[in-house]
Amino acid sequence: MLETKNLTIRFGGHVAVNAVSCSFAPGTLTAIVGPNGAGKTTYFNLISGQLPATEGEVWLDGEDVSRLPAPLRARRGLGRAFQLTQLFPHLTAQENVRLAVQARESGRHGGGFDLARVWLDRRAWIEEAQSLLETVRLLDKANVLASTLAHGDQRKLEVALLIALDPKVYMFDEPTAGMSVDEVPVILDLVRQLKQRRDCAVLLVEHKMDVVRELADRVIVLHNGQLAAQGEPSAVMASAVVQQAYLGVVPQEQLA
Ligand SMILES: Nc1ncnc2c1ncn2[C@@H]1O[C@H](COP(=O)(O)OP(=O)(O)OP(=O)(O)O)[C@@H](O)[C@H]1O
Repeated sequence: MLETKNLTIRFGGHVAVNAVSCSFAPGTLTAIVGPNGAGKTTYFNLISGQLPATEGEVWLDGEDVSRLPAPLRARRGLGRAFQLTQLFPHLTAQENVRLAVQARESGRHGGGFDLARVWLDRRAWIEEAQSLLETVRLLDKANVLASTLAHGDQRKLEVALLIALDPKVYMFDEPTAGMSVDEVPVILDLVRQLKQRRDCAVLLVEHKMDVVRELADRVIVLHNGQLAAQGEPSAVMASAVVQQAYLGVVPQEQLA
């Protein structure tokens, strides 16, 4: 269970995320929506530790992780989809995924370096990496350098890396942005599969409302950094606050 309590960040006089308290249960996919500049990505950055909160807390499975740097939060199970800058551009797609598998296993075995174990486990890591590349439809690009993959393929690789780390919380920030129409279903299928699992929570920042309607169990709306609404997708989308704040529709009573 992930929970933010009163989570806040100020940039000078601007409050980008303002006292957001929210919890995210395993087995639930929560979509985070809101207009441009509402604070969605900043909220993600505060949860994953990329930005330090001015006030408030982030709790994961009963532990206050607010003061932990991003890598330690990742190790606790907060899985943020990688940015390209976090991939190894001069390694192949398979080598990148293999390193993520290896990092996960090393974390599980206490992080020590055991040469015999590395040798023995190497084949299994490669097989798992190949299988993950197949899952994200990248097997035919296994030996291509990450830096030379097309944009859509790089995003698939990011998802493969995230799955390899087996986090408790999956955080996707517009996972299909910039993808071609035929690539989008692959990523959405993967998100759909994760949603089926009962042991992880999925957080999805998404602008495409049809995707939100189809995938989300719950929607939270950020507006000017504040939690403006939350609840079941159809109810939240129909609410006046969302129609006005997000979709730009002025409610009927205000038109009268
Ligand atoms: N490092 C920073 N320094 C100063 N202001 C920032 C910083 N990061 C974000 N902001 C500001 O915080 C506000 C929220 O930005 P954020 O990117 O979180 O919005 P968003 O909801 O993700 O928008 P979009 O949908 O366009 O991606 C914006 O006004 C932005 O300019």
